[in-house]
Amino acid sequence: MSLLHIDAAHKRYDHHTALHGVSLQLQEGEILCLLGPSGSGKTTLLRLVAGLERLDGGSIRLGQTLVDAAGGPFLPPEQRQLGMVFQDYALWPHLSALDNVALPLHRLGRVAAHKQALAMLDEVGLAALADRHPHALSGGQQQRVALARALAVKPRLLLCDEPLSNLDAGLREELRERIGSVVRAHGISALYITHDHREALALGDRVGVMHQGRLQQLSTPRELLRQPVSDFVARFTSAHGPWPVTLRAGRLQAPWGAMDLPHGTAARADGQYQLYLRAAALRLSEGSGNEAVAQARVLGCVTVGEQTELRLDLHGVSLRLPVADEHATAPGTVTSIHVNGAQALIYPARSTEPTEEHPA
Ligand SMILES: Nc1ncnc2c1ncn2[C@@H]1O[C@H](COP(=O)(O)OP(=O)(O)OP(=O)(O)O)[C@@H](O)[C@H]1O
Repeated sequence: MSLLHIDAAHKRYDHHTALHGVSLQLQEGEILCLLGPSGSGKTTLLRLVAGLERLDGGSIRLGQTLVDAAGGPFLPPEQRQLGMVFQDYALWPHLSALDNVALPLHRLGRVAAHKQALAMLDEVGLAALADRHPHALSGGQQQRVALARALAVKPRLLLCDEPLSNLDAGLREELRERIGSVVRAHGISALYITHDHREALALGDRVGVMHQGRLQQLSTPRELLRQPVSDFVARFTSAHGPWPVTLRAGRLQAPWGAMDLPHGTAARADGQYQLYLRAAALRLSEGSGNEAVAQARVLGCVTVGEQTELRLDLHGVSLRLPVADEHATAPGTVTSIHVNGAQALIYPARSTEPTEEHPA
């Protein structure tokens, strides 16, 4: 059943349109991540769901309740049964972690509120630090308190606005897993905003990609990786490219040679296209195979954590390719790369006009 139903949400600020008719539904128990670059309208959409902004067009329903419709009813934020977690934690500095979590539970009475708050802090792994004040907690610990506070009221829907972006990489991954497991354990639905596609793909049951106030794609992480609907979505989810290619009689002519069109590609007219490839479609050539072989120049070799990566120039596109340690190669070397054409992502050739995303 759909818990959140956004229909043609439209929002203007002065002369700027932040949302151009965004529609989506979020199911009970689903974690839906909204991904997009800065300014794409993610926070605006979340604030509309929260009731912190009003729609200029369209409608928002929570369950059966119409909570906002342009010129129609409006349910204030405190009546929407939502939990919220923001980037900046927003804890009360003069209260302990326990009191921060217990505050929204005050109707239960002090003893019961503290009992429930402590249980929630335990779930996020912070019961031992319940008496600490925010200034004596790390960023990650403060965010766990904020998560406990948001979940303590048993919201119908949890709204998260870039909750991990102030934390360093290792902690982000740990806390992202914690958020996922606690939210799923409670069967709570969540709308989770991020500009980090890895975070969205790892956490979301579905991921929506926003661009310039529009929802470009809403699909499972797997579909998003396999079939990005546009070159923007491909690029924003880290596909490499673009390479100019020509399609003629069902064969693609790439800078390194001819390739078959991937199976299942919709029929396309002969002409110019742009090609993108995920890292998984590329591997160092070991001398055999049916795939196209391209020559790449090694620009450098870096170690990222435990992984060795070659920085390559592949026909004008620089990219990083994870390799086994023994394939670490000196800059300037030319190396052969197998290109798995079955995973090629193809889009109409771009115009050369500058765009907002690619200024001249
Ligand atoms: N209160 C406001 N007044 C005027 N313009 C606004 C206001 N809030 C947002 N905007 C504009 O609306 C557009 C969408 O902003 P929004 O904050 O929703 O984007 P976002 O995708 O969440 O970006 P970020 O990741 O940087 O937070 C932007 O162009 C922004 O400048």
